[in-house]
Amino acid sequence: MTTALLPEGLRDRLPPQADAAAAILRAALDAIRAHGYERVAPPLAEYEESLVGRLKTSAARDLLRVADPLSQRTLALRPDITTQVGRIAATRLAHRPRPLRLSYGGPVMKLRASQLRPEREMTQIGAELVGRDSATAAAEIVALAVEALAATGATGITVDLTLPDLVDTLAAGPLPLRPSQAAQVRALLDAKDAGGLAASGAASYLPLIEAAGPFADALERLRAFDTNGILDRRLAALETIATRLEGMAEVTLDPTERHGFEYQSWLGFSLFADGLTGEIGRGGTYTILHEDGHEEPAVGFSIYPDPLLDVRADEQPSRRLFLPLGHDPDLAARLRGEGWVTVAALDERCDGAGCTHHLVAGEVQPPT
Ligand SMILES: N[C@@H](Cc1c[nH]c[nH+]1)C(=O)O
Repeated sequence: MTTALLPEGLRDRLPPQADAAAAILRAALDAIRAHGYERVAPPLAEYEESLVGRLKTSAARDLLRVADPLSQRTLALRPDITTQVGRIAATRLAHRPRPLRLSYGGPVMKLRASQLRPEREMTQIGAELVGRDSATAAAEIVALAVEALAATGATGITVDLTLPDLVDTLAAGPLPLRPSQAAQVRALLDAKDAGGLAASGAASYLPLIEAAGPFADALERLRAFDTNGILDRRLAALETIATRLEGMAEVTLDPTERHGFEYQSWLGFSLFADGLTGEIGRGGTYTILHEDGHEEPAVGFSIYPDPLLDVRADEQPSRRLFLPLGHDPDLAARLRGEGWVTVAALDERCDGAGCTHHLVAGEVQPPT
């Protein structure tokens, strides 16, 4: 065992990726802040029980735990900042008027890596709009997610909309299912397994598999399926969102996609961008549980920008100006103010520091 080894799924970020990570975080948070979202910064670890159960229908999760000798209790490293924002909104900021707009950005830790994402530590950046989950609120959040993602340098953004509680809604209404059957139907729809659906006596759900794809067509098919209008309000809300995104992003609809949606209620969405495998962000509506038992609607998004790091790092042209021994510090400060990165001489030459320009007799000179 060498001391240079890091545990599986954990890694150092080196130059230039670490700088690109900071630039991405700043760009996304600035975009979010400009829309009135105030930053919160919850801690990296909390008591295990306060990380789970704050959001309605959130599943018990596998958490990375640590025994805290001080409190003699188990702490867990946060896998998702949204649950912490829910806690803050329901406790310390419970007195603040609604809607409450909050943002966050920082590292999160997963117990296990997934095949698509071998990292266990990743950066999560997001915004939560607490106190509303209307179509207008959802449209604000989805559009903000696209804007924040674009600010990080992502291009060719696609938003895939989904209805996470669709099967529950239909099963409680026009297409009844036994409770044991509902879970199976959800899984079969998730896998787009038409044969399995028919075999399990849920053929009435088959048209949902077809109602996926580019937004306008998929919505039409979903409308045709919804003969008794039980989905009316949701479909109208989806339309509001899609209209808001015109000219900003491609919109697709996959009403039965549930993967990665754990506590989201009527709306979920995934974000994709050109040149990146898998989703780069996700969001939706959900319900915050307050101490006194009352429930509060909310909507938000999270982006996980790490896959963009390499793309961004390659793009950053670094202009580095070598300042010789005895240079004028005021002039150097002024040049930094103009955007130069300066490297002050420790020796006669800029060996190894990658200088692209030199300051000679008070003048910036191109490389010789
Ligand atoms: N935090 C969620 C996305 C989300 C934010 N707000 C609502 N949903 C996730 O990472 O999957």
